[in-house]
Amino acid sequence: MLPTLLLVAHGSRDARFPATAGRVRDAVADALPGADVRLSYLDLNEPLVGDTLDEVTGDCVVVPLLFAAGYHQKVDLPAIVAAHERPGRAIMQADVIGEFPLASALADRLREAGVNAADGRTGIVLSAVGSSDPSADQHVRRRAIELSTLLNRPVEVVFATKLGPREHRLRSAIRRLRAAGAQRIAVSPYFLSAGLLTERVEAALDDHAPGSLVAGPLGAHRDIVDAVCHHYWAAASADRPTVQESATTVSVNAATFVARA
Ligand SMILES: C[C@@]1(CC(=O)O)c2cc3[nH]c(cc4nc(cc5[nH]c(cc(n2)[C@H]1CCC(=O)O)[C@@](C)(CC(=O)O)[C@@H]5CCC(=O)O)C(CC(=O)O)=C4CCC(=O)O)c(CCC(=O)O)c3CC(=O)O
Ligand SMILES: [Co+2]
Repeated sequence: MLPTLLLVAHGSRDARFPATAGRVRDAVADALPGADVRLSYLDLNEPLVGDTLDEVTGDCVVVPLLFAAGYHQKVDLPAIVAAHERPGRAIMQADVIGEFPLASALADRLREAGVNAADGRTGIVLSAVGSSDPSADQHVRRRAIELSTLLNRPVEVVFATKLGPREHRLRSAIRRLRAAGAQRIAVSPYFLSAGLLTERVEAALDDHAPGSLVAGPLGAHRDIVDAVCHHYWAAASADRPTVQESATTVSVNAATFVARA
């Protein structure tokens, strides 16, 4: 028996968030026939992670639909997982999906919004949530460097929870891009879904750089699905060696997955 795959998304008061997370779940379930794929939330939507862990009886791999290992991945989720450990079953918390290469998925979303590779006149702002954990913000800055390398143009980072007074961080990002020759600004949201925080960045952009392009969030991009599958197999195959039969199944499938990827 394959372990249950429990996706954990952040949650939002914005209805687009659970709708998007649901599409990700469906795409993952299509990619993993034979696995029980479920979706839960840390907050603000239902079911909550803890309630789903109460329902799941067998082994379970928890895959966080988060990009950076910040507070939620390091503190919040491990505490919930620990509170649900029972003798005879394993709950494995996988890496965040941001540990998988996602710069080209961001570039795809920009292309869909009308930014083409040859157009060097568009300056890119990578927007992300922002964390109290400096290593999470550092992760976002590394992603921006990858995107900048891929698109061969400068990429500035802004954090939605840290725009500053009168959004001065967004304004200085725009100023730097213009100084480097940008005639138009495009935002690349390093977000799973549209939500209150993407909205906040867009509202600020309307004030400070009207007419800018905004790419779609990553949502059910193929690379997000691949990231989930990859982390699921990695966590499942690091499982206890006592589950001999399922370990074999898992490694066969992992090989298949690698061959396909
Ligand atoms: C709007 C709001 C909720 C509301 O008030 O309704 C909201 C919404 C969302 N957060 C999301 C994700 C994350 N949020 C954090 C962290 C924090 N989030 C916080 C607040 C708020 N977050 C409210 C705004 C209050 C304000 O103005 O500041 C902080 C300040 C305090 C707190 O959470 O209490 C704390 C920062 C400091 C700290 O780290 O402590 C991390 C980072 C981490 O885990 O470390 C991630 C994972 C990022 C990743 O994936 O890496 C997503 C999903 C985004 C997506 O689509 O991907 C949404 C959905 C949406 O935007 O609607
Ligand atoms: Co938050």
